[in-house]
Amino acid sequence: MLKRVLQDVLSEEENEQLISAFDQIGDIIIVRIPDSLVSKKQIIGKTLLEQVSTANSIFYQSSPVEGDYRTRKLEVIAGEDKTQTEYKENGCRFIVDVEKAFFSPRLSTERERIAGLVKDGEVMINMFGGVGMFSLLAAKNTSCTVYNIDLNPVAAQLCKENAQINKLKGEVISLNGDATKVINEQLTGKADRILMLLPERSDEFLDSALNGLKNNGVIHYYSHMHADKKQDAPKLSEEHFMSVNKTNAEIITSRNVRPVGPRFYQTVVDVKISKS
Ligand SMILES: C[S@@+](CC[C@H](N)C(=O)[O-])C[C@H]1O[C@@H](n2cnc3c(N)ncnc32)[C@H](O)[C@@H]1O
Repeated sequence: MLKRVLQDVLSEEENEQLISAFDQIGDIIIVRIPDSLVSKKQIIGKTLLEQVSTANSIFYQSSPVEGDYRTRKLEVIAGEDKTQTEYKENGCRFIVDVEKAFFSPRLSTERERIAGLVKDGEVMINMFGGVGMFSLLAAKNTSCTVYNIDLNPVAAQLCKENAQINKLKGEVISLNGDATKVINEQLTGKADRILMLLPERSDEFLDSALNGLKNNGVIHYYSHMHADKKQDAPKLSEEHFMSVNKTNAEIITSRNVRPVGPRFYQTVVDVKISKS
């Protein structure tokens, strides 16, 4: 849709280069612009602002998602220079700050899948929970308890606020700190289910996840996998999990979550761990 808006100011070839380069989050649009088109960023911004009635701010993403907090640098190219907005998904409202805390609208299918798996009475630890997207959606209609841990104080504060502004059947408890430390100090052996959505570093945190898990609990183990064929990535991620796992693990399922580069996929393996 946003591509069509730009057809009067960019050539067809230039417009092609912007494929999947847009995200609209509330009233903010973020555009990733290839080097060849950076000189046109102002006109791209101005056109998007004029043509998209629901947008108040247009940002150019000037860095990849990076650092411990998985955030990105943004430069305003049109409209208001504010990075906080409200985003709605599946009946929940989220205050997000698109520059100061990780947020991706592209994980909504995975969020819905996880919310559908959580059962009444469950305890879930969301080790890298960000502003609470997965946690709140899981607790929206299920009377579970979710510990949403994040190292980034801005993400933890927004999660706390998000838990307050939504009517939830369950409970979301926001904890600011390193996941390993928080689990060791407060949550050892507490969880029926653990989410590990820091795909670049899952191997490093697997022991901490196991420490937080009850016997027969489930881990959702996210990875980034290279694969020539998309359909091979889930199987490769299962093999990868089994190569780092030292426990009695039963793989329940695996799937592609989203593409993250050419022949590069974010995957998830759901695995049940027996501690006996
Ligand atoms: C890829 S983001 C996922 C956020 C969230 N699950 C979501 O989908 O919106 C990873 C998050 O892990 C947090 N993080 C990084 N290192 C961490 C650590 N050692 N302990 C806890 N959180 C950490 C980052 O601040 C970031 O918010």
